[in-house]
Amino acid sequence: GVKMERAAAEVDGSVMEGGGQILRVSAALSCITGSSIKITKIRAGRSSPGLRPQHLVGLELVSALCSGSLQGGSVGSSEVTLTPGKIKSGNHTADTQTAGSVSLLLQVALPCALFADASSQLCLKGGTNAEMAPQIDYTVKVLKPILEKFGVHFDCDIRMRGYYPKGGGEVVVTVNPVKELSPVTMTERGNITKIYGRAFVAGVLPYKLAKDMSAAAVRTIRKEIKELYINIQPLQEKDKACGNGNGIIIMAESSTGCLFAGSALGKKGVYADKVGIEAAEMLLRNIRNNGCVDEFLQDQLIIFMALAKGTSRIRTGAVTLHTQTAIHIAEQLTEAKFTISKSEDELSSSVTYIIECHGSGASNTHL
Ligand SMILES: Nc1ncnc2c1ncn2[C@@H]1O[C@H](COP(=O)(O)OP(=O)(O)OP(=O)(O)O)[C@@H](O)[C@H]1O
Repeated sequence: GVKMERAAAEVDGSVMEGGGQILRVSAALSCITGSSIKITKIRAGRSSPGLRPQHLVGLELVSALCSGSLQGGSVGSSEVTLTPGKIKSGNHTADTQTAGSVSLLLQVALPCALFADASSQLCLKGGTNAEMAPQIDYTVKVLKPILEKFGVHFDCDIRMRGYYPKGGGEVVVTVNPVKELSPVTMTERGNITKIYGRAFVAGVLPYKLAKDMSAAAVRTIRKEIKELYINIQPLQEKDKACGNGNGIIIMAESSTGCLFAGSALGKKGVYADKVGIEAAEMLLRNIRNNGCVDEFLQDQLIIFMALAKGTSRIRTGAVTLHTQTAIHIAEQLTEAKFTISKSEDELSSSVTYIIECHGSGASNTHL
């Protein structure tokens, strides 16, 4: 007989932020909920609309992870349909072929692999420290410890670093499945107790750049935070790096276990000092806003809040458009309900927000 397919839920890829993140959140949720989705007007908000190679590779990875089928998946495409099947554990490989970010491949694949019947090894190739994406060090040092609060456990082996424009990086991520995710509360900022980081050069670039980025970042942070020892290690990447690159990431820890970061990458014609200052200012801005997460972690946690069983609460600074977009998609594709409330603290005259989520309580039927 003819199998009647339920009509795919339609996701408008042009809403709000209108970028690649809509694809990742909706594809991962389709995979986990087992419901087909059709994404239209892909990246209509961007100057080069449609699927870029790295987005396509991410969608293909998810489709492979869930034994699904992907229709309309070609570079430039403005519409795709994903029909998911059973989530498969084991080995999966994805290669952006460029400096397209491995962290963003993980962003779409990780939630899916959590709902497999056994552990997964994801071999992800591309840029490890790329623009407009989390540096892999962010994923390991900031995202990973916070995700552990949700019950998410993964291991990331950085085999090779890769930078713009060549890419060539490789990470192998081992993901353990979960029965369900726990809700998380992060509402107490506490005091900043530790600031540390790394400033790197790779390839033909001189070590002095690493030292200059580090020194400029330390000077910038010192102006505002005087009482802490700041250790930003200058590093020369040797064998485990492909091509030329330089950059910096600085992390801050609070007494209550919050983590924040500021980061930047070198570009042709930009002084190392400026790269260091940019990262330091990003970190300071995120510390000053008195939230429990930085401006990037905010949007990256939304899908986990939406899947968790129970109520999560996270204090943030200004809610980003990326976060609002992820919430919009999560509410469309799951039973999760989010509310954002403003909280004014008269003493510090700072305004923060609490993002509260009654999660959908996704349960792994394979465990
Ligand atoms: N400096 C940074 N540190 C940590 N995370 C970052 C940083 N910059 C960007 N991100 C994260 O990377 C993701 C970028 O998503 P976004 O949709 O903007 O990019 P994209 O997939 O490259 O698509 P598009 O090309 O359409 O913008 C977000 O989750 C954001 O939080």
